[in-house]
Amino acid sequence: MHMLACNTASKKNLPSCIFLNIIISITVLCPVVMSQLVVPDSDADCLLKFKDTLANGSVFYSWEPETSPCKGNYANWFGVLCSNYVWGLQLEGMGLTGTLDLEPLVPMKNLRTISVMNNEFSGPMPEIKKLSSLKSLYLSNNRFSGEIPGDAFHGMPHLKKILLANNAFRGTIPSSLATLPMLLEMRLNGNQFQGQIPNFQQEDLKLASFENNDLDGPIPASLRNMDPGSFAGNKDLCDAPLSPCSSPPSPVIPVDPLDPKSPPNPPPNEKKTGSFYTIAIILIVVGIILVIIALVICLMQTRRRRNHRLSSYSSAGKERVESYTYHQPVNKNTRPAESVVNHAKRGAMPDPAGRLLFVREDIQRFGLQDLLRASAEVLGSGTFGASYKAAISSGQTLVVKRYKHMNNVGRDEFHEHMRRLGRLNHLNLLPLIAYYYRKEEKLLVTQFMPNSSLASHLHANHSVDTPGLDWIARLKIIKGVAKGLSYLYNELPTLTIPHGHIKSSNIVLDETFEPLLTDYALRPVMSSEHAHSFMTAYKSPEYRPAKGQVITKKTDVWCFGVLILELLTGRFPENYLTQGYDPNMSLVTWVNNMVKEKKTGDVFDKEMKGKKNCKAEMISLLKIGLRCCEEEEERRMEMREAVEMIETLREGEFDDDIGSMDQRTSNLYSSMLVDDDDFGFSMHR
Ligand SMILES: Nc1ncnc2c1ncn2[C@@H]1O[C@H](COP(=O)(O)OP(=O)(O)OP(=O)(O)O)[C@@H](O)[C@H]1O
Repeated sequence: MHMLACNTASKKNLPSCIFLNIIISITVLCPVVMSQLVVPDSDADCLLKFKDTLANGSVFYSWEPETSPCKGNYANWFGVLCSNYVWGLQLEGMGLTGTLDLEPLVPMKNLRTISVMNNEFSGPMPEIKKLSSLKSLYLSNNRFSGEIPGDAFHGMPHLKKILLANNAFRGTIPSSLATLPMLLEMRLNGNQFQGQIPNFQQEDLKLASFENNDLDGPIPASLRNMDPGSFAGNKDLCDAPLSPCSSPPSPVIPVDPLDPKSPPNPPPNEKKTGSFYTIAIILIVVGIILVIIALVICLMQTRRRRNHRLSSYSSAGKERVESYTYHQPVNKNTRPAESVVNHAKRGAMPDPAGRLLFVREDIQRFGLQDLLRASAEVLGSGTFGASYKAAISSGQTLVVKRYKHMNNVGRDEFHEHMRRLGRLNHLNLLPLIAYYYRKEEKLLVTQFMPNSSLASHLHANHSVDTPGLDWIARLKIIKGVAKGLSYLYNELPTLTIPHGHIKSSNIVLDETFEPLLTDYALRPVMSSEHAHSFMTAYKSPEYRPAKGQVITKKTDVWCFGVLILELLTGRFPENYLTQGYDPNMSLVTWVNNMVKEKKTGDVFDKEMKGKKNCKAEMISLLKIGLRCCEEEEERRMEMREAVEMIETLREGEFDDDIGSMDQRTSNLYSSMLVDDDDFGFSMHR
């Protein structure tokens, strides 16, 4: 119509006519074109849609449309993992219920990890294969149920870790798992998977757990080097690493990941007639256990009623002190010489009306009042705040640490993180017992460890009564620390830095000199500025401005390496004190220089007794320490590798021949820094 208008226009008006036509065309066509263009959803849009699908998504109150999920590398929304963009979701232990629908997250092409462990999700396994960039998926400890389609993991080239443990999945193990090209770790334990294990083809598969399912048939050859415990508690699994199958095994059927309808493995075997007696025995045992449980519950209720009466008499109904099962009344006439409060600035006195929140069941309860009244001794004043030893009237000796800079997250998220820490359970982690929350300060309560810290043993003056740690004790300590770290790395895989504050004063020793890690996994709740200034992780080479000030899982490895060197040399690492990494002050530089100058023997702590016949193991540990302290992260060891190598160190007496050690371990120790020759002992003593 407009062109027609132009056709009739004079030649003089032609340019303005063309211009007019362009404008008109844009006006007419734009809405049509725009309506067909699909603008991709932003991370925030996707997450908000995802929140809407959750039955109790309202708990994510920080997820607000007018804010953004990330502030640079830090999360602005709770549970979001950021690196300028959202790369992960860590929604663990939040009491989330209902079904899990991951469809809204499909447009998030940078999403690498999703963890919803320790929730109450139910219903079928969420559809995940459209999330093709995913590297790890953690669904353990929920109530997911039903069969997983054979092709559930098809087309996921990057998936490395998949944790489905302790749900109620049944049917056969999905065949597409067996063909994931990058799979490193898979946990299927604690479900009701049936039938045969498919033929896993991944050569790099490091950890696979199948225990406590209903699996049967021969274990595929590709899994025969796995720990036998990984297959325990199944109906009828056989062949290596378990005992051989009695009858010739039916062949493991090859997998067809593209066929969702026909799972590759045959249905489970029919129940054997001979199992009648087994069932009868199980029923009797279950009956006995039920009777015992009922008796214990009765006993506990009686004691609770009695103690409740006692506690209400003692509190005189004035102060709100939590009533505790085993609370013993405090003698109010005895005024303790010093108390936790007296030691602290009075203005910062905890609100006695507040409550101590316990995160463990297996601990005798006490109240904040008990702590406030207890005679207390200052253990030290660290970078986070002061620690007090408090002996309460029930006989328990506790450590209360005051933290003033723990405001990285809001109240709910803080509580959730504390509960997560409370669930950790390992011989080499000092368990968090309880905590107290106030916006301005937090108290964390742990048990007192009688043998003080590794730092005090390495650096305090020694006497005849308290000689320096000998080699065997140091080896035991570093092995325990390694185990504790390995556990933290397994249990908190989504934390950027699972420990974050590894140093010798954060390793305390029990009566048998078993080490226990303290101050772990606090980075998520620690105020960023304070963390940057004071946590050891932030003093590593990669946190130099020139290196981009990044923190990664390998940063913990660096700190662990420094700890190993500190333990072997007895020298205090200046980096614990100075802010940022200063190579000139660094213990790492000193050790490296000594090794280069072929003075390796002079590196080891002169106060360390029991070195005789242990040189080979000491040198091996020194090498591990140096490889954990490689400046370049790419060359630095993985935590898992360091832990595995430390486990191979022997505690007994050995052959003193360094050459034989080098042969034995040459495949393990391929340090780029030093030749084995450089480790020739030059101790002249
Ligand atoms: N549960 C515990 N049992 C025995 N000693 C402890 C316990 N917790 C802490 N300590 C010791 O108390 C002292 C003070 O500890 P605190 O954690 O306050 O400071 P730090 O470890 O020196 O520094 P930071 O605050 O940076 O962690 C340290 O020597 C520490 O080893």
